[in-house]
Amino acid sequence: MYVMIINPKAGNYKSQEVLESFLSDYPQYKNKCKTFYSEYPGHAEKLAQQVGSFYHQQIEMLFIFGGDGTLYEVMNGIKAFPDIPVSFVPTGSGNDFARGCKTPLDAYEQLRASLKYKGLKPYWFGVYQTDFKNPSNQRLFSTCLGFGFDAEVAERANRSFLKKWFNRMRLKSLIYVFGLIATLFIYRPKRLSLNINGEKKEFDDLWMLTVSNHPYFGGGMKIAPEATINSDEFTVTVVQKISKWKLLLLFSTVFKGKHTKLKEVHTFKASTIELFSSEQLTYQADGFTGKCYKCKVSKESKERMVVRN
Ligand SMILES: Nc1ncnc2c1ncn2[C@@H]1O[C@H](COP(=O)(O)OP(=O)(O)OP(=O)(O)O)[C@@H](O)[C@H]1O
Repeated sequence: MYVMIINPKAGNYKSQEVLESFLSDYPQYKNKCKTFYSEYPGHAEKLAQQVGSFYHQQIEMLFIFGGDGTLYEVMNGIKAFPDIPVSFVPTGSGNDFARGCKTPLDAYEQLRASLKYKGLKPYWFGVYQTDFKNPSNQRLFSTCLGFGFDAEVAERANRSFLKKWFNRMRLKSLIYVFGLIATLFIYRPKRLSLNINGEKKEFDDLWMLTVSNHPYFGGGMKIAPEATINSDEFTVTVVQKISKWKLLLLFSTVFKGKHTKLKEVHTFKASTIELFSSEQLTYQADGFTGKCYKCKVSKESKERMVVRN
């Protein structure tokens, strides 16, 4: 059985069109597919939890129609079911997971190729925990976990009253430009203590720190150009002691991954990271934002099978 969890509103309402056109071209799949539609933010996670509990032994492949936000919700919904194979059908606006996995950015093509060739390979999701006392508070992330500037940009963009308007005008990326400029004026650099693979390090005048599972974040920005999909190491990118104008330059070079040449940008590999801050810190996981004072990050111990190259 193929299960499809579909965000009908992702990427300007593309999901339904893709599914209908696929099933009309390949009607032999109609009876093998069970479809579930998310109705509000957070619903895809609940649907995935229910689907996992009822059907996990019968699922040949779980198709996730949406963007990175929908993927984040569904993966957290099936956290307890690592054996469910997953295909991400990129109908969102950013679709960084598809870029990182080098799968088609064309949703129809990804759906067709996944059903025809399967192409399942292991993928190691990241796990983060902001409340150390409560292990059930662990969450998965697929692409990137970011602290500081990028997280504040995402938070400002997500809660802006202009978001709906920009989305309606199909100008979603402009809301992030708005968030970036507003944050540039307001942001105060942070001081963080890190425990990296057991070794302590202090970072001051910190603008952002990202923990990457593959090169992309924020809709095609190559924040960690050297990151590879692997079982035990993240690529960590730190931006420190940088002027506001140079930070703008960074955001214009990051699409090609050239920002790592700037002296204010450092990268390193790490398998476990613990992060502490004396002031409340904004973070973003695959675009979802939250607040914390500390965070533990590691790779999920068991790999999951996903369609990727
Ligand atoms: N029926 C719905 N109505 C409104 N929002 C929804 C619905 N279903 C899911 N959502 C929310 O839509 C948001 C955006 O989805 P998603 O991130 O998948 O698409 P996107 O923003 O177009 O793509 P990307 O994240 O790749 O840029 C998610 O936060 C999700 O919670």
